[in-house]
Amino acid sequence: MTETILDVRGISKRFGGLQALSDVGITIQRGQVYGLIGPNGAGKTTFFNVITGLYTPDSGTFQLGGKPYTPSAVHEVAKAGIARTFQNIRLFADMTALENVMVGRHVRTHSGVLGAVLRTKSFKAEEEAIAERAHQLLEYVGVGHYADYKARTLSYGDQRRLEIARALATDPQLIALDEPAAGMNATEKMQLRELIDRIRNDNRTILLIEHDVKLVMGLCDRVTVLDYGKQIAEGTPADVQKNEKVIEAYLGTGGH
Ligand SMILES: Nc1ncnc2c1ncn2[C@@H]1O[C@H](COP(=O)(O)OP(=O)(O)OP(=O)(O)O)[C@@H](O)[C@H]1O
Repeated sequence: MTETILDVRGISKRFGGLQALSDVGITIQRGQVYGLIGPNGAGKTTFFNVITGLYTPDSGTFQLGGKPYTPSAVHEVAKAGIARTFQNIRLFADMTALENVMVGRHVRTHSGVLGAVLRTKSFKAEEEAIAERAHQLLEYVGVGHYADYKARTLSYGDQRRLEIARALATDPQLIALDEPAAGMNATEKMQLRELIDRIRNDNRTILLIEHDVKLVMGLCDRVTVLDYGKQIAEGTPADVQKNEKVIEAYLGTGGH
């Protein structure tokens, strides 16, 4: 049985004279890895930023987990159930790997500021539970042995895994990964692919922007292709790869 996690329709976004997105829509089912690809400047990041509350669209409607949803502030989006990573890694560089994941988890905690100040019993119990869950997530993404290392001392590949752990810590309905393979070598990419597969097999749902077309085609259940802000194709990787507009966008126009 299919269950729609994200249903986004009619998104348009203009920056001055530039129509960055024109009437773009996607539907993602639970357990899917959904890919968003397109040449440079096609509007992928803008679309991501609209869904995750960084940009306000000029038009469009959103449903998350069957409920209408308005992506406003980033924190609200995390609460509603979308977690994201960034093209340029955004970790707390001087906090440990464990602390970075614990921060993600705090979106779902209850004790509040007063509990933290008074260090109430329930606050301490909650902190312990958060730390334990954070440890599990570090193991899950494969950086458990770096729990006490500062985030900035980890390799690129490991920092990206750490970002994924932090995103998972919010217990999201949807995880949005913005170019997770950027700057990775072949081995790291292979490990990333295994990790994304594992996350999917654990019944999570993933939206992926990625420049590495091979990775996208190998991983995704469905793919949308943007070009100059327009959705030129949507379907399975096999269908999209054969689409003439897609071939032209990637090869024909030479260099945009
Ligand atoms: N905040 C902004 N203000 C003005 N123009 C913007 C802004 N963000 C994006 N754009 C423009 O919108 C268009 C789409 O950019 P976007 O970054 O979404 O593309 P992209 O597909 O993610 O590209 P890339 O693959 O290079 O990251 C580009 O022409 C870009 O210059």
